[in-house]
Amino acid sequence: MGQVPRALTIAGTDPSGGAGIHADLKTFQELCVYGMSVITAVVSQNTLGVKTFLDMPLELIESQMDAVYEDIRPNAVKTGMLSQSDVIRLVAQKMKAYNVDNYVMDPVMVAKSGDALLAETAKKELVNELLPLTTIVTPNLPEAEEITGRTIQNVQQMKDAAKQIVDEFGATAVVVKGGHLDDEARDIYYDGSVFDELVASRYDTKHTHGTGCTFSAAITAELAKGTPLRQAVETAKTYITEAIKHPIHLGRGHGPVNHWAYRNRQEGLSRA
Ligand SMILES: Nc1ncnc2c1ncn2[C@@H]1O[C@H](COP(=O)(O)OP(=O)(O)OP(=O)(O)O)[C@@H](O)[C@H]1O
Ligand SMILES: Cc1ncc(COP(=O)(O)O)c(N)n1
Repeated sequence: MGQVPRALTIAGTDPSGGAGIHADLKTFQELCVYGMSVITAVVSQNTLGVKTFLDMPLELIESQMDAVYEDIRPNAVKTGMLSQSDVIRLVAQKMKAYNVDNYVMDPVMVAKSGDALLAETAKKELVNELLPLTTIVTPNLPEAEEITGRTIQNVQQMKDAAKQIVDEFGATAVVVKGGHLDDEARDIYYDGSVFDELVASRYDTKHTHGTGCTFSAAITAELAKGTPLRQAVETAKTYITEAIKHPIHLGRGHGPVNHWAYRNRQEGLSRA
């Protein structure tokens, strides 16, 4: 067997297993990629919301990144919850020092429950320090509005925001996710030359905790395997659509998605 593809997630935790690091590692595993993690914050949360969280000391975040890079170099990296400005600056500095490529940014700002996971003052750092380093960034509509300062209510406005994020702010590519528009689950992909629409049925379900984490982790896993970017995004869309379509009905609030669903479909199995 050749070298196993490896992916790293830099993000916060979710003890209930639906979002953050936990969603990312489950996704990596299901897509046959060896998963590693750097924890930025320990978050006490479940399907009902966030109770509290504690940011990891900067030295510990730095030491975790060094521990990974000194030993097992990942083929692709994603960031999720980065919490505050000095974490963003540190991660940007380490990304440059380790010459990271295949970087997927999920610009996590607010949890589905409405709880803030990024300090208000840190939003400009995310755009200035990290966005130019990304291979692809995956904002949902409120995040794309924050990044661009635009109101986004339709597909044309999603395209305008996507263009600004790449052409002005320096991301290599973007997917503006339309999970918050209410007709279809329509996302806009733009890579500086080509616009594309990723369209799926929109399922009427409350089991959408960690959808953004899972989608960006699936792109990261595919990039780690060497899949071309456009195709990686396509696979990630299929993965998240299947994971939403076949809910596992856990939790009393916004339940987690089903990480078995994608492979069940590939293999014609029924694990859940
Ligand atoms: N109800 C749904 N049915 C089908 N697809 C959906 C649904 N909700 C979201 N999606 C898709 O899931 C992916 C993630 O989108 P979403 O906008 O929910 O991300 P997000 O808000 O960042 O998620 P989160 O904050 O929960 O991590 C997108 O491809 C989106 O189109
Ligand atoms: C650690 C962490 N990262 C990201 C999310 C966003 O996911 P959601 O919007 O589904 O709550 C979360 N809840 N927790």
